[in-house]
Amino acid sequence: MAILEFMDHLPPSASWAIAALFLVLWKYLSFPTEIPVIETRKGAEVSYAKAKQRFTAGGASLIRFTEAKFKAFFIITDLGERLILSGQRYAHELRNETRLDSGLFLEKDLYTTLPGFEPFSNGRRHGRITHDIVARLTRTIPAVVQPIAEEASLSIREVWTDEKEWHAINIQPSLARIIASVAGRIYIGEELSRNPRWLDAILSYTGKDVLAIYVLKKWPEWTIPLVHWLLPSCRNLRRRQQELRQLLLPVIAQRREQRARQASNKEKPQLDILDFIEESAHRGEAYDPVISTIAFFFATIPTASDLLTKVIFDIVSRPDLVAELRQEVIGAVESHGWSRNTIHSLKRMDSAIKETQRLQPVSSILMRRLATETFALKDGTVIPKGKIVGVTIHHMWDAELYPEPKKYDPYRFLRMKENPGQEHKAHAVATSVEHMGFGHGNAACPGRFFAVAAVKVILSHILVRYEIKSVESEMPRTLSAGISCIANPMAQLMVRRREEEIAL
Ligand code: HEM
Repeated sequence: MAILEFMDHLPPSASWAIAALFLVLWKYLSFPTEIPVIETRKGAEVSYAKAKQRFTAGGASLIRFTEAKFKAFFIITDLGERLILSGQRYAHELRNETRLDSGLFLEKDLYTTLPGFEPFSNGRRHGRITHDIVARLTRTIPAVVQPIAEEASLSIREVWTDEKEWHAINIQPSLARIIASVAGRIYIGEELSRNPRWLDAILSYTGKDVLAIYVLKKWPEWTIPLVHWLLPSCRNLRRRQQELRQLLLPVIAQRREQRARQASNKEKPQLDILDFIEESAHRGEAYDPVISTIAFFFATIPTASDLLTKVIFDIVSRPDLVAELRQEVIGAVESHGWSRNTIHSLKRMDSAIKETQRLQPVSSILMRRLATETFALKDGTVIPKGKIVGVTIHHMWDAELYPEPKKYDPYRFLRMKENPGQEHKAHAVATSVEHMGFGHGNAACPGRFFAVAAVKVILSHILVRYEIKSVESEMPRTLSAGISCIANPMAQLMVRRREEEIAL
């Protein structure tokens, strides 16, 4: 206030000079000079509104182009400011950096402290608890392959039908529905996971309702604590969460009674996510079982349906590949039924999944974290406290790492498994600097083991039970927005039921 009064008494030219000095100082203080700042505003644009729109349309190429010049740079993306670091140079160094926090990144980026938005934290608001729970989920995989297969079989039949004539389906939403059922069976039990009201609500919440985040992004940060109460998309999100709460709470209450009974009868039931959340939380941290449960669906449905859609689009126009993958499934199921060994035996499929993820990861910036303190990297690059850091994945398309990098080569990773020293990196669930499809380091996706197992079982059913082909007037298979690249929910494929060689 005093400064403004003081400036009132200065001649206009002096006021302008002081204002300009403040601007320069602000820029200097908020971005350390070592790291270049890429200006995305054009001409006389004062705000970043138009620059953000341009970033949504062409941000991924801009980042790639800029990375060729600078290994670290600040840029305003459609989702806000980011400190972009070149993956090839920094991913290894940053992988276990404790001064970079993925939970705080989600809190800032996905508004996970606002009511309605909490589950977008991937469960990270409970810190390591999430990792403990997902680790327990991973340990149950051998026991749940059979239930995954049963649920996949049921839900695929429901969604893709037994129709023997060719018919068009919207592939991504149909797979999201199948994954919601499969994950639901394993996470919360079949009673609720087959309830159509639950399915509709969880698919909306993790699908179209999420767009509330992008609506909020258009508002200046300081207005968000108020506008989120008023915007229809945010109100809808809160309502949907309430609906999910009403459906989940009775199941949680029933579950508590059931487990108490089973404990007194010394029974050992197959535990699920509801049990794991309950047990982890009893170790001390305050928690909301509904938000934690929904968080697991949010982490699973959009991501796994996106990956599976991209895989199917990649294989559909290659009949030989489809036939080979189908044969692999038949051989594996004949030998092992539905078991952990079946999942391990699907080596060609494993390679094809990894190749799709190499070419079409969910985002071209991963390892997104918020710096909790200012610190310097080995080469002296200073990461300032409070900034959001993201690491590029463009080296996954680099000829030095992958010959003919743009080519979809489904058996690339199968061959890599034969190279001594490389085999551990070649599995779909492996993370490395060279393949960051599931992120890399201490905050890499802990759910990848379950996700890959579920994707393999669902794809196996699809291959053996259906023929698939492209539609005539094809839509773009993916949609790009800024740094994200997702399967187009409007894109279609033709499917028809075939006579399966083996009962699944
Ligand atoms: C195909 C399916 C999936 C894909 C493609 C995927 C992808 C990812 C990626 C790329 C990250 C790291 C983000 C970054 O580095 O910026 C991540 C983090 C995470 N994922 Fe997944 N995910 C999948 C399935 C799952 C499932 C099934 C679960 C849980 C059951 C899960 C739980 C998580 C959690 C909790 C994190 C945050 C880890 C942390 O911040 O410490 N994900 N996921």
